[in-house]
Amino acid sequence: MDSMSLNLQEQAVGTQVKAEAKNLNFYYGNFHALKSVSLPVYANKVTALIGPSGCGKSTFLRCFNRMHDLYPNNKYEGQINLLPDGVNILDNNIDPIEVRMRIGMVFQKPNPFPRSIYENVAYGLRIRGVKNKALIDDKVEESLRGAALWDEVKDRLNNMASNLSGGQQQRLCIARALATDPELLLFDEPTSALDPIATASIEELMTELQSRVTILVVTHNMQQAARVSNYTAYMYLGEMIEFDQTDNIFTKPKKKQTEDYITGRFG
Ligand SMILES: Nc1ncnc2c1ncn2[C@@H]1O[C@H](COP(=O)(O)OP(=O)(O)OP(=O)(O)O)[C@@H](O)[C@H]1O
Repeated sequence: MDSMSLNLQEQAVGTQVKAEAKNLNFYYGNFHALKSVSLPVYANKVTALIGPSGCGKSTFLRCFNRMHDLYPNNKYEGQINLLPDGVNILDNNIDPIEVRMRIGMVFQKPNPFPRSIYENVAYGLRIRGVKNKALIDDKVEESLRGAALWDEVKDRLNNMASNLSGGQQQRLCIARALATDPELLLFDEPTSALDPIATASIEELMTELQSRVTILVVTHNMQQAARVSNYTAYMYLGEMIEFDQTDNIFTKPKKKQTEDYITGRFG
């Protein structure tokens, strides 16, 4: 057994795994973008994916909500198991829409729908067929509170979402994702379009959200990974090079490749 799998096993003791990628390969047509990637995602923790541009971070993240299904030449092999039920979300029998209710995604650029603040948050519930207005009202409030946005918008829920600032729009997208009670939240460089103050509020929110949801975040920013994550995975050329507790990755990485990257000697 290599040192990485041993390390993963040691850490798994006493820590619940929410999801696990097992020997995941992914192809864009003939291009082999992910090469036998395995990774545990620990429950109620933040796991950061880091690595140089083009190493496959976003490709990997997008496998978790079956976003690649939208293009016919894309192909997955291997498994992403959601625990504790152990369902492989890449299985052909699994409905990608249901996967997206259980695994929410927040993108680099805030992308609210051209609708009201209220309707943005209610969207997933309506797709699920929820009709009870009182129940939707409660869930909208709970989700906006969860995304630290309620106080700023409670008096203008019917205003268009596009009137909010960039940072508020990103928190609205987080509220929209929270409304269906996801088990896992995926963040793809969630602060790269935001100013430092809005960035700080999203980072703080990620830390707060840990108590209710598991988070997997792609970031270009190593300081951000060090600030917000409990675990960090370093990827390079479609492979998982090293995974460990964030402190270990940044202070005593086991692989020279990781060390070169985090110390800025890479490339
Ligand atoms: N739709 C696509 N079709 C073909 N190749 C793609 C497609 N999207 C990404 N790739 C390739 O897959 C590899 C991984 O890309 P990906 O966007 O996952 O990397 P990344 O680590 O997220 O990069 P960045 O940090 O620059 O966003 C790259 O070589 C990229 O060119």
